[in-house]
Amino acid sequence: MAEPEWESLEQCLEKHLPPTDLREVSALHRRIEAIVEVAAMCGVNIICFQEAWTMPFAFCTREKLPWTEFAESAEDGPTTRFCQKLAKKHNMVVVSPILERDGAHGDVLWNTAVVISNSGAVLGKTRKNHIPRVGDFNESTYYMEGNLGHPVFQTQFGRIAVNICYGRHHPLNWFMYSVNGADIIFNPSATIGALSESMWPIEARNAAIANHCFTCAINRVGKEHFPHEFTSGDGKKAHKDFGYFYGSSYVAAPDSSRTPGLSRTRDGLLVAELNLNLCRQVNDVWNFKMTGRYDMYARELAEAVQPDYRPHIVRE
Ligand SMILES: NC(=O)NCCC(=O)O
Repeated sequence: MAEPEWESLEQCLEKHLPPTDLREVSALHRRIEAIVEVAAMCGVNIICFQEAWTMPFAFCTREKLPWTEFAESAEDGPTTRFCQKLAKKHNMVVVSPILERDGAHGDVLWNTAVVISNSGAVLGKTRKNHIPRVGDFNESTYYMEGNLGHPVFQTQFGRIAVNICYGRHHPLNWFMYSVNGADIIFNPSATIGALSESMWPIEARNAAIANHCFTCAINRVGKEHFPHEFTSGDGKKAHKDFGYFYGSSYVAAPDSSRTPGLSRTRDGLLVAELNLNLCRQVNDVWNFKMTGRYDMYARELAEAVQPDYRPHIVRE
């Protein structure tokens, strides 16, 4: 892919973003720059940020403006250019989940993760496959289910994939990345305590076990307040915030071990050393891919999704 023109970040942001968003995005870029600096000191090879990391998780509001103004081109938006610089400077693969505006295809918005090689080139992008319709997560007001399938990116440091947030509740989503050869599946998320905290420690960990791969569950922290009230459609009082994003990011391994979680309340950088040989070693012991009977499920599922399918229930 072509080398980006290295204009300054400020120039680039000014050209692409309205003034209010510019301040916010610019501050987040600076914060991430400092965190990536520390990651580089720790020898990190691949880094992944939280879901929609350049913006408030404003999809609960169902208001289009100003939030849609945070959307950027995955290929050459200011955030991608910023991450390209980081990747090249630190020889680090960067996974950057953003709100994407696809200018080449009707200006449509997507929830996207851009994967940038340690060379600084944009390796590609992947989109959130499952869009929540639960509680305040009204994301289908903004974008629809991803249309790029389950790409796996071959990097110098291993084959990686990105299962964005709500996709972690869907075992087949993890599975397809694994079928395509992922050693590490990142799960950049934005989720809140009341809704999912009890599920959080289980889902990515179980996916690592079931798919003989590493998984990295990444959540945001803190509370975000919005100017206008919104309701959750549950008869309860209108409110101006989502509730607590509980952090607790962790990495899980195919042998069922996991790291401790990051803080529930503070920003953090979790550095983990992954021995990718473990994927094949565990695979050779447990053989889930060999014993999976995928042809049988493929046949049965192909039938089950037909509108005239009659569930196989045996009655007296
Ligand atoms: N960001 C997102 O998809 N959140 C949905 C809630 C959840 O999956 O816990």
